[in-house]
Amino acid sequence: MSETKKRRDYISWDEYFMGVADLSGRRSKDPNTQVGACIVSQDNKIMSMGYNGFPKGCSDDEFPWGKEAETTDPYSAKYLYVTHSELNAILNYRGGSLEGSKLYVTLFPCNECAKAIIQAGIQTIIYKEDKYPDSPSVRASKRMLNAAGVRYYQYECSGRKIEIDV
Ligand SMILES: Nc1ccn([C@H]2C[C@H](O)[C@@H](COP(=O)(O)O)O2)c(=O)n1
Ligand SMILES: [Zn+2]
Repeated sequence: MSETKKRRDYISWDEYFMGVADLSGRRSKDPNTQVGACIVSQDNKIMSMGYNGFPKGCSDDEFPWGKEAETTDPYSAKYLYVTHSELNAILNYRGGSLEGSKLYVTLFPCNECAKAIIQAGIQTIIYKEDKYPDSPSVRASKRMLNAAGVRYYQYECSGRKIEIDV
């Protein structure tokens, strides 16, 4: 006989959206840090996604993926060229306004992304990791987010392993 009750072990909204952000980050070619972002409407519809990478036309094979610390030449490190996952998610959105939306992101937003997040009207940030909390970039980001009234909190890892076959 077939089951008539709904299944109980379905994933939560937070697991779903952070899972999508995480999956998006797996498209990143950055050898050191892969970041994924997923923007969600107030009624839990996915509006946009992004990951860190070089802009269109800037080849992943020609532009550098190294860190500045490993070289003294800033032009041969990734930082001047890479677009962050949050900014890509904002720019990938083609539907109009992101006012009141939520951002799921696997790494705490930097100051540049915070500016874009605030100006886009994103209201809430749910982040997974805060890898560089003492960096000027993250400190400035928090200062701006606090001033602008953008709410942020850390994703509570459920510990559930979500496997997908592709
Ligand atoms: N919120 C953030 C912070 C950083 N990124 C990107 C920028 C780089 O590709 C990478 C960080 O590299 P690392 O210094 O850890 O080697 O992550 C981002 O997309 N969003
Ligand atoms: Zn950023």
